[in-house]
Amino acid sequence: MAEIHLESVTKRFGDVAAVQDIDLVVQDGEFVVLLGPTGAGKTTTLRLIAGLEKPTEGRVLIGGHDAAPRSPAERDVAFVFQQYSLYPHLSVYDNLAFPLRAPVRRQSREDIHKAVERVARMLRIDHKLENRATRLSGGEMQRVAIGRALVRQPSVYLMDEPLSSLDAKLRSELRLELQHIQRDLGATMLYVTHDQIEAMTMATRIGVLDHGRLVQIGTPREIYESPRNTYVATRLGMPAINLLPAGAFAGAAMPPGTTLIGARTEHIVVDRGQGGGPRARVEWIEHLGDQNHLHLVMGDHRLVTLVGADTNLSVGDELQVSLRRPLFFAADGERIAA
Ligand SMILES: Nc1ncnc2c1ncn2[C@@H]1O[C@H](COP(=O)(O)OP(=O)(O)OP(=O)(O)O)[C@@H](O)[C@H]1O
Repeated sequence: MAEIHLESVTKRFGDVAAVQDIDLVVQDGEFVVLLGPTGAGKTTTLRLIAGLEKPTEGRVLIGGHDAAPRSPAERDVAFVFQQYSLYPHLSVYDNLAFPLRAPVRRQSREDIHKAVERVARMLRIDHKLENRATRLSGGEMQRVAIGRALVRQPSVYLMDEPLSSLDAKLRSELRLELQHIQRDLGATMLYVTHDQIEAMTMATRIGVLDHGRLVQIGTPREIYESPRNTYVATRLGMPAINLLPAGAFAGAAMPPGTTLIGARTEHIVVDRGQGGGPRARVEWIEHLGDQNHLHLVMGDHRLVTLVGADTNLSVGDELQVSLRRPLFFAADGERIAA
């Protein structure tokens, strides 16, 4: 496996800067997830590494070597796309074996067989090896597409929302499997998603993209607990972080320059007390099974927090709201350390 290094990389399409001055190192064996909304530049970043696009400025290095002179095939990367791209006329076995049969690889039939069986077992498609690729469910096809990347041992794996076309149950199963596989193989993985659960659960580090810029990179915990600005803060957390004007908590201690308070569930304490804090009314309780989303109206503001499934609160109840170590942001959206 190899390290990926983006050195001041910019990619422009006409007037659009899809990627802007990105510096990023994905270390050997690391699982980095790029998180960002549609149009943030995630796919373009992967395509630049794969050699499917050329940087307008900057350099891509793979394994310490400038990748520019190398064609996509020579870069030795495995790319899994959002939509499975299988050979429909081939069996699952042949689809999986395909990347190993390139003449340059000179692999024996026996080695190919072993590798295909191993990956098929890993992805639990070993009972479908003789099926035509078209005779599979969407989830099985995507497993084959992932298997085709895993069957060989490239320098790096690039995955572009590989689970987004799957249903929730399969997505959570494959999320776990991909994590185990990545660890077992010691693979260098750059994985793109806009799904915060995938990012939180799988990443060694998360890179947050906004309009082509890498706004922050850090462990899931760093990104969640110490977001650099409100944009990063709103990427992670369910329910989403509440951003309230500082005035809503007049009298509470906050650092100078605070304009917005960021309150996640764990920062919010609600009770039926009659203390001096701001009061809120329960507007709506959203039942999610094991817990409830509590929607509150506090003066002109709304906030959402979590309460247990066994809550005895009802719509219309009046509560006192207080904060416990929330996040603070300045007028430009940057976080201010408490
Ligand atoms: N070949 C292209 N020609 C022109 N503009 C492009 C091209 N490829 C991407 N873009 C633009 O670059 C920006 C980033 O696109 P990119 O596909 O990298 O975003 P993304 O974060 O992967 O989005 P999504 O989550 O929707 O896949 C967008 O504004 C997009 O329209």
